[in-house]
Amino acid sequence: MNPLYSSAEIRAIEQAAAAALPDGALMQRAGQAGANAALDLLPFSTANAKVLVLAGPGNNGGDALETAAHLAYAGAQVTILHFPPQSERSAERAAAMQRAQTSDARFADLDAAAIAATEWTLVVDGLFGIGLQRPLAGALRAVAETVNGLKCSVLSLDLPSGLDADTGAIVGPDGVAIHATHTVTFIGNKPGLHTCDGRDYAGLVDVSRLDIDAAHFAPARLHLNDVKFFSRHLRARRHNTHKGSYGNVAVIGGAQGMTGAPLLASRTALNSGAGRVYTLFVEDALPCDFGQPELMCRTAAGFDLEQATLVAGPGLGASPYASDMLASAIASGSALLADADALNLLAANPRLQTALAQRPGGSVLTPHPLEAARLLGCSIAEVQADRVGMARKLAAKLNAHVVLKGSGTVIAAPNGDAVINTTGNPALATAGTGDVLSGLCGSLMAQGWPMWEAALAGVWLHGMAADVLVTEGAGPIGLTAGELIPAIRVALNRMVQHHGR
Ligand SMILES: NC(=O)C1=CN([C@@H]2O[C@H](COP(=O)(O)OP(=O)(O)OC[C@H]3O[C@@H](n4cnc5c(N)ncnc54)[C@H](O)[C@@H]3O)[C@@H](O)[C@H]2O)[C@@H](O)CC1
Ligand SMILES: [K+]
Repeated sequence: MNPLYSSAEIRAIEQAAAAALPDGALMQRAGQAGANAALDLLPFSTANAKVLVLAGPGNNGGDALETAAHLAYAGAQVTILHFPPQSERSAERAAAMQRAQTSDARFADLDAAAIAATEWTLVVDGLFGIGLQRPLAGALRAVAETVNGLKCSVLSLDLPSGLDADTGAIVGPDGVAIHATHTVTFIGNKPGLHTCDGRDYAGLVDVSRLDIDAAHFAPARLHLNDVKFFSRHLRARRHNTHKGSYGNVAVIGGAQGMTGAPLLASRTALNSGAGRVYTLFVEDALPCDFGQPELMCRTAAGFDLEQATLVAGPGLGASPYASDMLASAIASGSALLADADALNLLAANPRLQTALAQRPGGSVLTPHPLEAARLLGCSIAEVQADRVGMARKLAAKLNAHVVLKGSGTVIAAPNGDAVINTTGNPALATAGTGDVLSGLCGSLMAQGWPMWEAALAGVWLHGMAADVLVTEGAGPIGLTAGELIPAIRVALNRMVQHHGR
């Protein structure tokens, strides 16, 4: 189910597979897969296609040379810009070079201006794959920047050159990466294509396993999110039920000037199926949410925290009373999700962290990178440089299911299992969308979903709602968090219709 492999795991699979195959078989298969992916992007009359193939100094360059030879045999006008290895390379790369040299592909020493002056149909990027060790510099950087200015399709082999396969960060400092429209990745899918800068740079990702025997693939601890991971909790509703059957949610927040945040979370919880929703205010309570009068607005003081799933944090503020409320929520026996200001209060108070980590049932945390950085005592840049690793670290540290938000949201469990989400788009980069996510996950938990599945389904639905709204033209520019709520309701009901029992 959508496994993702680190580059170390890919190399181990490759070594085991290569041992049982003739020399160069995997590079030849990669070249064939690269050519097939390229042909899909070329017009039917291949002879009119001008293809620029960038071949780097390592085995990724070998894949590119194989691809170039296939495309030339298929009749395309192929130009190869070759960056020769600094030292002796593998026999398979030498064989790929020979095949390219004996094909009709033309080797040319093009500079940036010459590349920009030609109208290419397609660029094939085989500069670097999983062996990239430092930022692109000099002529390589100039080529990447020029290619990024072209209008044509760009197919990256294995991964966009310049990107870290494990983290999705552009290798820096001050690095550049090829901005691909398509990526065909070899042996197994890679986390770096799906989080951090990966989603922007990889384009459409296709996986070619190079016909490697399934026995060589060890079980993965990291996957792409998939409805299959949580679909068994999508249950059709029974007639003979009532509001008590679908759980209570209490959102704890609403300091002065921040009443919108708990209302967004509460409205989402209600519209995604929770039976009763309480909005608890740490300062003066609103008499009612006139836009959603079904919500029960109360002051937090005196509320019995044992009677609801708790969503603590939206607009909670940083007062000592807010901190006391969070401590009570942590001490309660109720399921707990902590977001926003609750995460900042936690970051500032090691005792609260210890209490959270000792909760018998654990908890769910939904930090954005800055909140995660505060909790981990590091910088945002350090979080973004290894989103999966940092989400896992935080999950282990606080014994919590961590939802690290951002492009390619990472969901990590305390045991190290992790998932990267595939839905969502930049429309979500606006105020209040985090409150909507926390209310949604809390609502699913109140309806009996385990925390892990509630987090997976929550981020999936939240992103899907944004994707649908953008398709309809309501974003990405100017979408508001509140608009997500009815779209989430539709997406959830559709999923229950398709998958529910
Ligand atoms: N090992 C495998 O699993 C397989 C690898 N294949 C391809 O081979 C790739 C990995 O090959 P390599 O390990 O040779 O790695 P790469 O081809 O990614 O590049 C490594 C080479 O580039 C140099 N280098 C790294 N960063 C540089 C920079 N910024 N500027 C200049 N030179 C730099 C290194 O010194 C080394 O010579 C994969 O991504 C894939 O495309 C495929 O042929 C199929 C099998
Ligand atoms: K590449």
